[in-house]
Amino acid sequence: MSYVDEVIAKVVAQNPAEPEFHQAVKEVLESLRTVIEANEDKFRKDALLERLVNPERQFKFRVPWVDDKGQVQVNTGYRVQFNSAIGPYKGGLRLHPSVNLGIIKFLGFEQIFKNSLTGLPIGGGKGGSDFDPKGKSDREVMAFCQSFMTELCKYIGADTDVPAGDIGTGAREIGFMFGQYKRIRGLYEGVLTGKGLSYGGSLARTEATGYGLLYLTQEMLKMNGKELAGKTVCISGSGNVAIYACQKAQQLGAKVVTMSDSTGWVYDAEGIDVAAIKEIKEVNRARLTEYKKYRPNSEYHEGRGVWNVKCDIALPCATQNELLLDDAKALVANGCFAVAEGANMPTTIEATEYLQANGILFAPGKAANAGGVATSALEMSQNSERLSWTFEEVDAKLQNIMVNICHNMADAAERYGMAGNYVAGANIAGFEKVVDAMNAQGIV
Ligand SMILES: NC(=O)C1=CN([C@@H]2O[C@H](COP(=O)(O)OP(=O)(O)OC[C@H]3O[C@@H](n4cnc5c(N)ncnc54)[C@H](O)[C@@H]3O)[C@@H](O)[C@H]2O)C=CC1
Ligand SMILES: O=C(O)CCC(=O)C(=O)O
Repeated sequence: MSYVDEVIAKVVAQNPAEPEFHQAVKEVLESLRTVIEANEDKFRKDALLERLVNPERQFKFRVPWVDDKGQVQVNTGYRVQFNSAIGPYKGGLRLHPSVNLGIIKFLGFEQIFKNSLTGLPIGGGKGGSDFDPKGKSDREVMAFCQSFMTELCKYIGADTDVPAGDIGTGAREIGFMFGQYKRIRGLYEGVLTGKGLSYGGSLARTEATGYGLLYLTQEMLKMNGKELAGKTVCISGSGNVAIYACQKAQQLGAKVVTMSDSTGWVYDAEGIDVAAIKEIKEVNRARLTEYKKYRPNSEYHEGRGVWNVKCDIALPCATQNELLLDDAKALVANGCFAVAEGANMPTTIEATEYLQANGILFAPGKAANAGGVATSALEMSQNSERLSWTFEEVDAKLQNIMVNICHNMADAAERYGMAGNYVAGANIAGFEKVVDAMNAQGIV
C-alpha cells in the first residue's frame, strides 16, 4: 500500500466518527500524492505524515454558565493546537451547536496549510464550542464567554496560541473573552485577534476575509484572461465573510444576486443591498426574511437553492459541505466559470472534482479565504510594536498577500505538472514550507 493510502486508512481507523476530519485529510493527502511519492522513503522513515495528521495537543473542557432563568447550562469547549512548525498556533473559535472534536480537527488541519500560504509566521490551530449564541441575551453570551475563557486562558498567549473569530464568534464575543483573559492572567497582550479598535484591533480585520476572497478571485480571473467587472455573482451565507465579499464584489463592478442563512435565501435581480444585509445581520441579528422589507422586489425562499441561480461566479461563504455534486452540476449547466471558497471546505470532494473536470476555475478555501488569518497576523504585528496602521496600509498589505497566494498556488501546480489545479497547488505550496520547518526542527 502506498504511504498516502496507509496514512489515510490510519486516520479513518484511529479517529472514528470524525467524517469532516477524514474528508480534509483525504483532500489534502490525495492532492499531495505526487510530491509525497517523490520523497516516499524519507517521509515514511520520519513518519512525517503521521506527525502532520496528529495534533501536537488538544484540549476538551467543560463550560458551565447560568442562563437568564437561573438555570445552569453546560457546554463543551475545544482547542486543538495542531502544528507550530512555522509559528504560534493561530485559528478561530467556532460557536455553533454542530461543533464537535472532528469539526475542530478538520478546521485546525486546514489552518496549517492556509497559514503557511500567507507567508507569515503562524502555525495552525482551531477551537470552539457547541454553544449557540443565536437567541441568547448579551448577558448569557458574556456568561458563556467568561466561563469558556476561564479554562482556555491556561493554554493560550500572545506568543503561544492566538485564537480569533469564526462562525458565531464576532466582535462581541471576542470582547468578552479578551476582558476575561486580561482579568485572570493580568496581561494586556495580543492574545486574540479580531479585537475592537479601541483595545488593540486592526483596521480592516473585519473586512479582510471577504475582501481578500475578492482580491484572490480577481487575480485568478486575470491570470486566465477574464475579468470580474460586469459579472453576476452568487454568494451563500450572510455573516462576516459573505457581507464583505458582497461589498468588495460590488466595489469591483460585479453584481451579487443571492445571499443565504441557515433557514433560507434571497434573490435580488437588481443586486443585493449590502447595507440592508448589514443592518439585518450585524445590528438586529435577525433572519433574511426581513430583507423583503428593504427590497420589496426581491424574492425570499426557504431552504437551500442559491446554486441553482444562473451566475458567472459562485462564492460559497457559509459553512462546510454546502455545495454538493448536484449544485456543481447546476452551476456548470448554467454557465458558471469560477468558484472561489470563502468558507472552509464548503465544496464536497465529488463536487470539487466535477467542477475541475468541467473546466471551472476553482480556488480552494485555504487560499481564497486566507485574507482573514493573514490580517490577524498583521494585527499581531501591530500589537507587538504597539502601533496601529491605517486602513489603507493594512488593505494594501492584504491585497499583496492575496495576489502572492494566487501566483504561488498556480506556480506550485505547474511545477508538478498539474497546471490550473489550484487545489493541488495550494496544498503543495502550503505543505512545502511546513515540511521544511518540521525537518529543520528534528523529530518533534
Ligand atoms: N470570519 C473569518 O475571518 C473567517 C471565516 N472563515 C469561514 O467562513 C465561513 C463563514 O464564517 P463567518 O462569516 O465568519 O461566520 P458568521 O457566523 O459571521 O456567518 C456564518 C454564516 O453562515 C450561515 N450558516 C451557518 N451554518 C449554516 C448552514 N448550516 N446552512 C446555511 N447557512 C449557514 C449563517 O447563517 C451565517 O450567514 C466559515 O466556514 C468559516 O470557517 C474562513 C476564514 C476566515
Ligand atoms: O483570524 C484568525 O486567526 C483565524 C481565521 C480563521 O479561523 C480561518 O481562517 O478559518
